[in-house]
Amino acid sequence: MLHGLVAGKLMLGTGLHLVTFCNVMLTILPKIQYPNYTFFYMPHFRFSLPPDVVLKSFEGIDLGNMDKTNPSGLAAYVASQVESALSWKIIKWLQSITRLPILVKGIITAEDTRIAMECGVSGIIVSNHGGRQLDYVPATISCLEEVVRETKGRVPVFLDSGIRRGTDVFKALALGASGVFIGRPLLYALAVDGEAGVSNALRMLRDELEIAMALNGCASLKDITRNHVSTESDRVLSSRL
Ligand SMILES: Cc1cc2nc3c(=O)[nH]c(=O)nc-3n(C[C@H](O)[C@H](O)[C@H](O)COP(=O)(O)O)c2cc1C
Repeated sequence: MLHGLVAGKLMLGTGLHLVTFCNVMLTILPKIQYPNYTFFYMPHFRFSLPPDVVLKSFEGIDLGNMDKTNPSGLAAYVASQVESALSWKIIKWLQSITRLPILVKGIITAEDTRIAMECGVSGIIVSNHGGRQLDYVPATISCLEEVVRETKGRVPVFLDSGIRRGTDVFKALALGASGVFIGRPLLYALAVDGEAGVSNALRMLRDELEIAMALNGCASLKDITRNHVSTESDRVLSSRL
């Protein structure tokens, strides 16, 4: 899955989604630094699509026993790919086979944050997988602070799902994210204009973030603080005073 990660620097790269369990995705993200960009990439796995995969459709993709006569066949197929028997133990196993940093994706509560840190993860991605897995999951921006608070700064916390503008990036950074990932906007940009479309989308996000920073009096990312945003819980708390 192509990800753009925006934090101080614009970041673009691919993360390898290893396995999904309990709505949590394990992602390994090696990274290399360039002057203005940080790319996350997968040199060891050399991931590429099989040549016969036709991106415009599912033609060429082996969907196993998917019932093509059932309009919900794809949803059923995807559900069947989620391994419900997996548990947190898989992190220990992964750590035994790689020295690459392991991040868990799909964390939205303090409780799961605590368990993830006990398992020794290198970072956390607050995500609801773009709201595509389970209806009624909360917006990740509303879960971010709980997770950040629980980490006590010991591991970086990233956020994805619903980042659409530079102001969304600004809000996430203000609430303690080390960076954000971007999914569909970059896929759409890729579909519209290929590499140039993705560059353009990232440039727009960067410009919007810089404008939001300027209008908030922030000369650098370090100047973005919790005081720059007001949340629903702030309003509830202040109404009780
Ligand atoms: C076509 C597509 C396939 C995806 N597949 C997975 C997946 O297999 N596992 C997962 O954890 N997230 C998956 N995601 C979610 C993304 O990794 C990411 O969390 C999400 O797209 C971020 O939200 P956004 O699209 O609103 O930026 C998928 C997203 C899309 C659009």
